[in-house]
Amino acid sequence: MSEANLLIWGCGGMGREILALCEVLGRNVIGFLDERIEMRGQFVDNVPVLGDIAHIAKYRNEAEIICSGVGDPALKRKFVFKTKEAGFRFAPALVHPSVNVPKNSRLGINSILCAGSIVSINVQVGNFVIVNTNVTLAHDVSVFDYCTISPGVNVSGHVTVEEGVFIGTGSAIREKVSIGAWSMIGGGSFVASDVPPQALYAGVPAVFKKTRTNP
Ligand SMILES: CC(=O)SCCNC(=O)CCNC(=O)[C@H](O)C(C)(C)COP(=O)(O)OP(=O)(O)OC[C@H]1O[C@@H](n2cnc3c(N)ncnc32)[C@H](O)[C@@H]1OP(=O)(O)O
Repeated sequence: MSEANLLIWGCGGMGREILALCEVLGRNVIGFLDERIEMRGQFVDNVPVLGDIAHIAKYRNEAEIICSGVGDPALKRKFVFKTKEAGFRFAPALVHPSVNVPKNSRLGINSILCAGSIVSINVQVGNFVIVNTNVTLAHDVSVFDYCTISPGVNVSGHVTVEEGVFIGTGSAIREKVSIGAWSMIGGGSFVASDVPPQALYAGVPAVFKKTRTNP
């Protein structure tokens, strides 16, 4: 049986990178989804922007949806709710051919592993997670749903990244540290100790900068 056609939420940088990944994987993308009225009917990288979820009802039985086409974890979650409510199927994980996922590591639905990333042993990645280019996930790391890990991040052994965390480009996380749900780590940071939920930490070493509002 041939694989389902795909639709991608978000036609910005991340959505377009996922489109390129789909091309590498030989998956057919029939359109982008975008809530912005002005985007409907436009073409991005030669792929049509079909509009919001209400505009694509005819594809319900034919297509699977990728909600990870945006980096913002809260926006991803919003797209997941809309997709579920409309009765669409989610696409499985998409893994660049350069990435090896060991047998005892797990990758949830709709998660994206971009080129050059390294997944070590006993790594658990939830659903709707973006692992961008050249990220290292060391042994025994857990990454929960909706997280976004930006390019060049190094996550050390036994680290836990709770739901909805965003880690900025080039950051490094010390072993055994836990990052609380819906927190954000600024780019280029070194996280040396636990981060509470809903906090912005940044710097070397990363320190508390401010509280983040409820997602
Ligand atoms: C393929 C791709 O393009 S993927 C894109 C990946 N994107 C990224 O990695 C971007 C990461 N973004 C950042 O690091 C940004 O600086 C953000 C999101 C953390 C800024 O968040 P904002 O809410 O706008 O915070 P704001 O700019 O007000 O900064 C708050 C404080 O944190 C500090 N801060 C912000 N970012 C950083 C950082 N990366 N390192 C150190 N300190 C930082 C600011 O100096 C400020 O400090 P102060 O209060 O002591 O003066």
